[in-house]
Amino acid sequence: MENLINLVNKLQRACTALGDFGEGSSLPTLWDALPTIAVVGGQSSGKSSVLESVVGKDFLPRGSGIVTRRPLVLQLHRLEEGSREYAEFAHQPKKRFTDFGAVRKEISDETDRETGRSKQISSVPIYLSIYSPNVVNLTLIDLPGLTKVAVEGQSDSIVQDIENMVRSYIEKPNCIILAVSPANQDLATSDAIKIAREVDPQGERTFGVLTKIDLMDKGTDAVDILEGKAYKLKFPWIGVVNRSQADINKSVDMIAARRREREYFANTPEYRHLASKMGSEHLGKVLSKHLETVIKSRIPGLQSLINKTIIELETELSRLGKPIATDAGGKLYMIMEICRAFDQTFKEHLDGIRPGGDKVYSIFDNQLPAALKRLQFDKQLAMENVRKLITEADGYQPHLIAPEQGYRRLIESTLITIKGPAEATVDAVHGVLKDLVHKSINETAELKQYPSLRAEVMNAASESLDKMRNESKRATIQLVDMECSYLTVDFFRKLPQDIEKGGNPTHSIFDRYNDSYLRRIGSNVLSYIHMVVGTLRHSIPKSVVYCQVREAKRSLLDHFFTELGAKEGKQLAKLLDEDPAIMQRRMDLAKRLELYKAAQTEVDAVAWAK
Ligand SMILES: Nc1nc2c(ncn2[C@@H]2O[C@H](COP(=O)(O)OP(=O)(O)OP(=O)(O)O)[C@@H](O)[C@H]2O)c(=O)[nH]1
Repeated sequence: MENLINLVNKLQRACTALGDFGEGSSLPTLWDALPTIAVVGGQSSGKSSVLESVVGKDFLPRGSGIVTRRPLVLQLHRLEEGSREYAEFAHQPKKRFTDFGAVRKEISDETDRETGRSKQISSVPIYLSIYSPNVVNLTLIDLPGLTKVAVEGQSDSIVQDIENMVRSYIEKPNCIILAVSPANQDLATSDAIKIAREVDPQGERTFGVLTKIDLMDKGTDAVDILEGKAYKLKFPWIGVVNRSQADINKSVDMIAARRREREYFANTPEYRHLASKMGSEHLGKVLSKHLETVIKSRIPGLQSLINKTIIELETELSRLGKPIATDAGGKLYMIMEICRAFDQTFKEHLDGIRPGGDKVYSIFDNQLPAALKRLQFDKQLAMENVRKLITEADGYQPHLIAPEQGYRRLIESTLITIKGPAEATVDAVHGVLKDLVHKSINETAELKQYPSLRAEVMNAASESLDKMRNESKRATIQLVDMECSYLTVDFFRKLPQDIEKGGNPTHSIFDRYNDSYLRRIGSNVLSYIHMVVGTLRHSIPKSVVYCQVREAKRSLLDHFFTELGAKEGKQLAKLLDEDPAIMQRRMDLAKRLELYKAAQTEVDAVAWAK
């Protein structure tokens, strides 16, 4: 059974060490899922005294007015008989306190560090662990006392602030409420009972503790309450007699105080029959037992909460990506990895694993042929144009046999118009590649993390694509120029000659410009052009793929990588300038994940042992 409270103690310690204080943050909290016991009551009702009695040690700051000004999370760890007792604060993890007077001073100093020396309060808890053979395993939270009026030096809101702080602790369903009320005041006015009823109307998690029984007016007693006849709660009330202020001043030690308390209940006739169920030692045992029962019932829920949260944390962490390496080599490697991931995505688009690459083929299959068709060569080779170019080419000396020069000019001037569709094809493919770069950048999750790297990769890829476009234009235009610069001799040799067709070779010079002659020249040129266009329709896509698509797949970021190699650590760090909020979030998540994983191991071990 002890295991169970030990487990919760361990988990709470891990929570404290890893920054899970259960406060409202965007991270999941394990702390809130763990059962705790909070001590509430009016100011000077005896809360700290009850705590000290349960611990059996004198270690809490004392005085009149508001003393407890920050929540004190007190973990009690039982040691073997004969072990030396000591205390440790979470804010001074390496320091062991064996002098409990020094513990008291540190609580007081640590309170002041947070609130200043004013009488203000703070909701930031102080975490204290006490290891002793004289304690039971328990975690208790001492809270500032509820009050009705602000004293000098306090803001008017303090009354409400304290109430809100107390409520924030005790409203959690896992909180067991130790409601401390002084017996020398009317219970009907007890702040502790009032606020406990508010958050736990059925009294399922409220333990009533009656202090200052020894200070009740003569002739009055608390028997009705302690016997459960008045102010009945689900669990029986427990009466305690703590040290009076005079005892404290005289430094009456706790062992003596406990003995006196035992004697008080055993020897006071009204309470003698209740003696075995009264006193701080009994209170400690009851709480410990109750806590065990609660923890036992919560273990299955705790396990599923832990498992679920681990999945959630891991999912978010993987969404945020890996943390940035600290050294230059690690950074360079990381950038290269990210770039490679982008490059891979880009290739997948072109290779059909992802969509978009088919648009390139559509340009070759639809756009280019349509553009070539639109050139309307027959209009360019209309008779008038043929006549104009032939006569211009002949100059002062009309051609004798065949209009060689005229043919050349006609062919050249027609072929030159193919440059337009050729260039448009290059530009259209460039547009598709640019789109795919954009898409791939958006689809590379790692690039989302680093806006500067994303911009640089985008620029580098765009620059490369621009260069490839220029090279592709040069090569494609060259294809057209090549067609212009050398005509296929065979084609013309195979053309039927006038004479073979029964024409009259003795035409006069002027007959050589007649309509049917020119029309034939036009039609010869047109069929030659068609033959060339047929070739270019295939060679332009080949050139474009060679210069742009294939090159983009091979070396889109080559230049960027070369530049990257020359960069220093600082420049690389600039590229990985992740949003600081994300860095922080990743660190927080990792810490919380560590906590939950440790908790999983601990809880599973106890669950198996049960
Ligand atoms: N005689 C007697 N005095 C008690 C008893 N319980 C507490 N006192 C005295 O009441 C005063 C207040 O007790 P604390 O334990 O400091 O009360 P508290 O509720 O912790 O006070 P704050 O933290 O300031 O709200 C101290 O002087 C105690 O000695 C008791 O059972 N009998």
